[in-house]
Amino acid sequence: PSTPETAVQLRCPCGPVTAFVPWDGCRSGNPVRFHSVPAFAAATDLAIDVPGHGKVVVDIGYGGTFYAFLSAEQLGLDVCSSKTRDLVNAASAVTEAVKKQFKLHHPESEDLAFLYGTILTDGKDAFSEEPTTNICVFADEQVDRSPTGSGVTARIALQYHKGLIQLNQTRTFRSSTTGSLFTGKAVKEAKFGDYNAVVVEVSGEAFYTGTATFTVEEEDPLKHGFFFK
Ligand SMILES: O=C(O)[C@H]1NCC[C@@H]1O
Repeated sequence: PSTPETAVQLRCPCGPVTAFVPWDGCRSGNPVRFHSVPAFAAATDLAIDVPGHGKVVVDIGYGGTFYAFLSAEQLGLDVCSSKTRDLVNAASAVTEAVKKQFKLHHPESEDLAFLYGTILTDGKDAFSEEPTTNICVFADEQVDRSPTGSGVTARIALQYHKGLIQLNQTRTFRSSTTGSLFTGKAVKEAKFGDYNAVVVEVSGEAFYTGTATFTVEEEDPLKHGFFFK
């Protein structure tokens, strides 16, 4: 490791992600930050018919994976005070509807061209020093405990695309589930396929929760891993 900060390269499903961890020679510190693959607005102001909820307007952003974004208010909910079950049900209905009504395209890999979830927001996309709150409902109705790294990345890309935030302007994002905070900022413009994209820096606190040791036994026939296609 190098001081005062060590770069850690992560191989993620979306591509390379670089995390930067403060390191004083003895201990790692906070905040940690990461740069993911270029993020972009895939669609804005898209009208979607959500069974049981009627017409809503969503944005679709990519921040290493695709999310639909809309204010919880459009679904008659409040991202801070509504029951989590209600937020999850409504977000999942949006995810299902968007999957049926909008075809996603990823510049490099059709395997990544799927909607991972829906992020309900407090609607506060215009720049402010105040945090904006969101809840991310992803995969099989899982709820993120954090403001969501890939979600904040995608949300900043959408805000940048809409002219609501400038390069290197920092916005704070709050998880409605735990209250935990991330900051995000677009640090540079980039191209991703045909998309005008941005590299986004997400920053937050990280803590060790465990260590793992991997062991390779000589007689293990799959010790080098395997590739299944
Ligand atoms: O923060 C993230 O990007 C991850 N957490 C939930 C959804 C993603 O997998």
